[in-house]
Amino acid sequence: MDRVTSLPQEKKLSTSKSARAISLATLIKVLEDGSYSNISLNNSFKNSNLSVADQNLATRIVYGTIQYRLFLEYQLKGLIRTKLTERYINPLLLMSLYQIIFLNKVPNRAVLDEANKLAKQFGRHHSSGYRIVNGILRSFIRRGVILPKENNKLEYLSVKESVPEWLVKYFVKNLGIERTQSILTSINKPAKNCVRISSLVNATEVFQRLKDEGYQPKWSNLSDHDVTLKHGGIGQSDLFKKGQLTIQDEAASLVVEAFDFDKTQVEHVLDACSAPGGKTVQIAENLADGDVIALDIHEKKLRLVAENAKRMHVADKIKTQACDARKAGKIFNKGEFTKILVDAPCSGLGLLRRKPEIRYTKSLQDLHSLQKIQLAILDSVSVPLQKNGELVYSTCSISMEENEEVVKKFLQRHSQFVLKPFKLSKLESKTGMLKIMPDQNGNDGFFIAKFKMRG
Ligand SMILES: C[S@@+](CC[C@H](N)C(=O)[O-])C[C@H]1O[C@@H](n2cnc3c(N)ncnc32)[C@H](O)[C@@H]1O
Repeated sequence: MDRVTSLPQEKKLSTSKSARAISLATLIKVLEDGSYSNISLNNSFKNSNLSVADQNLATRIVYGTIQYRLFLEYQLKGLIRTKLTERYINPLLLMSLYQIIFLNKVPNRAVLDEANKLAKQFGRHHSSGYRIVNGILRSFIRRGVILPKENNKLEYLSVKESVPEWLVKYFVKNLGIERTQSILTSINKPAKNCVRISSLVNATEVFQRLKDEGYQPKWSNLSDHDVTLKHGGIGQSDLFKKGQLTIQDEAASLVVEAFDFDKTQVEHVLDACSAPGGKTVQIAENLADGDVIALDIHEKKLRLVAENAKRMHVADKIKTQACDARKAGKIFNKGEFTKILVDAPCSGLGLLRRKPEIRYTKSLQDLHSLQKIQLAILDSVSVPLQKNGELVYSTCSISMEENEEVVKKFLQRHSQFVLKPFKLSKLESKTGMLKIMPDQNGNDGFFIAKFKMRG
């Protein structure tokens, strides 16, 4: 292994103590109990009175530690000489290492002091855990960052970019080493703050308001309706609450653009996997006359679709229905829908930047099992689509198994369907398939395929 001298560093930080206690409590839940980071963190915030600056710090520490978990665990190599019996120790070591390595505004002394206090707070009565933590962190500071030898490319990239080796190998096999490097570097950069402006409002006026309110908006390179913002917090704004815009990644908002809505006809659309409703709402905005039936297998999640529909002023066009989309062929009549969207359940490999734990929770086997579900949904929804109707299939994954292979197998099984080229507001696909990679424009990775049923 090699010692490393410089790594990317973060700027501007608060030094709150309670922010760190909340970070540790959340990381114990996520790393030791397998809870979701966003849910655990939001619950911790609800039960605290942290300032916005401290919430930002806790968020940075929790997400950063999870994102770099594999890299940080590697840093502990050779430093642990005793069995760590208390469950808080590993998360505390990882979050302290994250701060030492990536948060250069926080002096090492402060990280050590805080770790000491947290060890006493979270450790058992009379435990000597704080000495173990202190010793390991001091040894790390003396030794510095290490990485595997560069000649073992897969292991080197896996540790450096903190992505499991199977996934690095998978990307290298499918995309080559250079593209893999580019993707891995890009997914460790912060995700963009993107919003889609409703088609029912004046986009220029909304853009001006975003400017006036200090969001420093920029029009998207991918879509006419999307804007990237300099910072977050738009969810608390009046523009959001009043349904003038919604939070949606640029790549995600391209999916609905792939449909050719007929403003002269009544459209009856099925959104087969709809929650939380980002695309359902977007479809409804495009209907001059007609409705959307929004399905989801999880009844509870349909409440989010209904809330989104109400906020975005399209509730009158949307009906929700709890249903497994694999049964759509039996529930709905043959030829009932003019358009169908399958925004399928997927591995989320296109969201590695935005969702830090995805990289550690998915496996190669998942790509194959998800493919079966995706094909079963497509098979079933092919029944209620009318002749000449459009079927759009999308995922937020960049794997071949969930995308190109699904398209190929679907076409082999359904000779009445063909791929249809499509034009979006700023892009086009001549083949009927479009893959947006996460390193292209700093957006989420997405796949879109458009089929037409022959007349
Ligand atoms: C990628 S998300 C959809 C995102 C949504 N289209 C949007 O734009 O907000 C996939 C959704 O499919 C749902 N789902 C998973 N399996 C399903 C099935 N067999 N039938 C219907 N919905 C399913 C999940 O609960 C999840 O809400």
